[in-house]
Amino acid sequence: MHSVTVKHIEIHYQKGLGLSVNSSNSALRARNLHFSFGDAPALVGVDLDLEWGKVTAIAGPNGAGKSTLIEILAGVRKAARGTVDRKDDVALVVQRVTTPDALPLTVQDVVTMGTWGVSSSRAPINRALKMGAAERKARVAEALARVQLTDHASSPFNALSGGQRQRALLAQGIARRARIFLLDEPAAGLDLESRQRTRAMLAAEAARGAAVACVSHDEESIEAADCIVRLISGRRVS
Ligand SMILES: Nc1ncnc2c1ncn2[C@@H]1O[C@H](COP(=O)(O)OP(=O)(O)OP(=O)(O)O)[C@@H](O)[C@H]1O
Repeated sequence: MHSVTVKHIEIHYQKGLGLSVNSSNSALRARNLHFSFGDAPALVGVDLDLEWGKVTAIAGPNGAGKSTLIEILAGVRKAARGTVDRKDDVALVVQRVTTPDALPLTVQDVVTMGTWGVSSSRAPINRALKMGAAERKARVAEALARVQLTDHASSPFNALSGGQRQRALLAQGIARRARIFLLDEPAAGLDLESRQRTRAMLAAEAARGAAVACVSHDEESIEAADCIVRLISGRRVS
């Protein structure tokens, strides 16, 4: 079978079956991604689709290119070659975030930033978020509740544990109504309970229809995902 992609419509030519037209279900579609740090290749020809309503685990040994891939999918790093087609706003949850001591932000402040709108010229969809104070407050309260941080709303962001910070950033995306969540989970520093909580929350966002990709290091999280992307030395092996 040959397939030709025209924007988001895939036209499949099947022997004996004539022509069938399917609209693509991918929330994000990456093709032939290449990236190098100097002469050292970090990604080599990676293809990947993230589906609405599914959690995709991105797995592989240290240095396999997982973080680099997540950054390129989110648009904060540009691939040397290849394309990324995103159908909605992306919420990126990076490893180990802190806020400057000179700018003490509460958890609520960090989540509220999600309602400020997307102004980056690199953002795929520049969706201005115009809303009144009441809606802003309601969205932040709802997002905090969904990640079980309501009781920490007034705490300094930097006083949270690593897992709680991840969840606060997740809440920032929820407040923004992002529908694609990309999470780069650190290899070390998160306890099992924290990982399980975050995993349950990502699964809940997928159940609401979001597309989720998560760098995962433990086999339990990897096996629990709907789809698995495995990288070795920058190449996708499964
Ligand atoms: N800023 C950088 N400068 C030079 N090389 C880098 C840089 N960041 C990553 N690399 C290299 O690129 C490759 C891919 O790194 P990346 O962080 O994407 O891997 P990873 O799979 O996320 O690893 P880990 O599981 O250890 O977080 C590795 O060989 C790494 O050493």
